[in-house]
Amino acid sequence: MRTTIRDIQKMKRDGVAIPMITAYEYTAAQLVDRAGIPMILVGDSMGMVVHGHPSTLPVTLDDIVRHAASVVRGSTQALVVADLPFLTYATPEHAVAAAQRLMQQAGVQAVKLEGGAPIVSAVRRLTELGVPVMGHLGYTPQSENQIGIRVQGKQADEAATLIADALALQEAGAFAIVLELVPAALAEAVTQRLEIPTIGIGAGVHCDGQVQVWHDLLGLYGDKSPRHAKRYAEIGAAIETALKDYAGEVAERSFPTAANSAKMEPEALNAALAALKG
Ligand SMILES: Nc1nc(=O)c2c([nH]1)NC[C@@H]1CN(c3ccc(C(=O)N[C@@H](CCC(=O)O)C(=O)O)cc3)CN21
Ligand SMILES: CC(C)C(=O)C(=O)O
Ligand SMILES: [Mg+2]
Repeated sequence: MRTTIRDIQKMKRDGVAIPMITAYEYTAAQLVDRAGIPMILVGDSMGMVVHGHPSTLPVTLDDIVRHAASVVRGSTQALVVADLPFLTYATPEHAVAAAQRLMQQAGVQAVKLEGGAPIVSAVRRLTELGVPVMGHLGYTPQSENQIGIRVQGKQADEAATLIADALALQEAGAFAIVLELVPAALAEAVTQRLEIPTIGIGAGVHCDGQVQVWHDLLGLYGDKSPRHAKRYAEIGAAIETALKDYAGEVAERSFPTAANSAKMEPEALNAALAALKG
């Protein structure tokens, strides 16, 4: 059975921290399940870490649907949440149309939308129609052309707006909220005031859960990973070593060996060659 939004909310009530990780394809999703991580985000960060764009803005609904379908095929345990891409939820009707594709064509269990007051009506409509919604406040990368890349909520007025937005999203039906690049003390205050879980990224240890980007956590994004990320492995370096070993063995003709090759009876080959000569 897959994790449900009720399971995730129970983790907050029970004081059990909630780990979440992005994944963008089938084999990655299989590994997330095997690690027992209960929630996957098919993030629009794919635009940057998978497709090489400088931001999340070029990511399309087609991109997310295709990758999310792959993730759903690879997992049987995790709750799969997909980002709604930039400008696909300008009205509640647009949000419903985008969520319909993600739920029916990709099979995700929930969607995530960035922002506060301006998207509350979309969150309410989706929730009314049976679509679980995750909010996303603080640094919202789809707005980077307005807000830049910086910690959000350091000033009293910004902090007050963030708290009000979090309460409004909860009231509109959001089942959880990502807090990105928010001072730890503010994230803690929001977490205490909400019944629904907060999932932090660059928001301190007192959120109910944490989310990280696959490539950052595994050392696959080089020195481009943000400061809030921690590398738990150097998979990029391990891949580079393996690729160099492979290329070296091809160069010196030590790969493939007989064990990697198919055999045939010499008589059969001789007969074929003799037949060619006529
Ligand atoms: N690889 C990757 N990791 C992420 O966490 C991530 C993405 N991509 N793409 C989508 C958003 C964008 N995010 C980002 C992107 C850049 C910074 C960044 O440049 N941070 C600064 C510190 C900013 C500050 O503290 O004010 C840094 O120096 O790392 C942070 C979050 C988080 N998300
Ligand atoms: C950084 C997380 C929260 C995200 O939205 C993404 O990966 O797109
Ligand atoms: Mg995102």
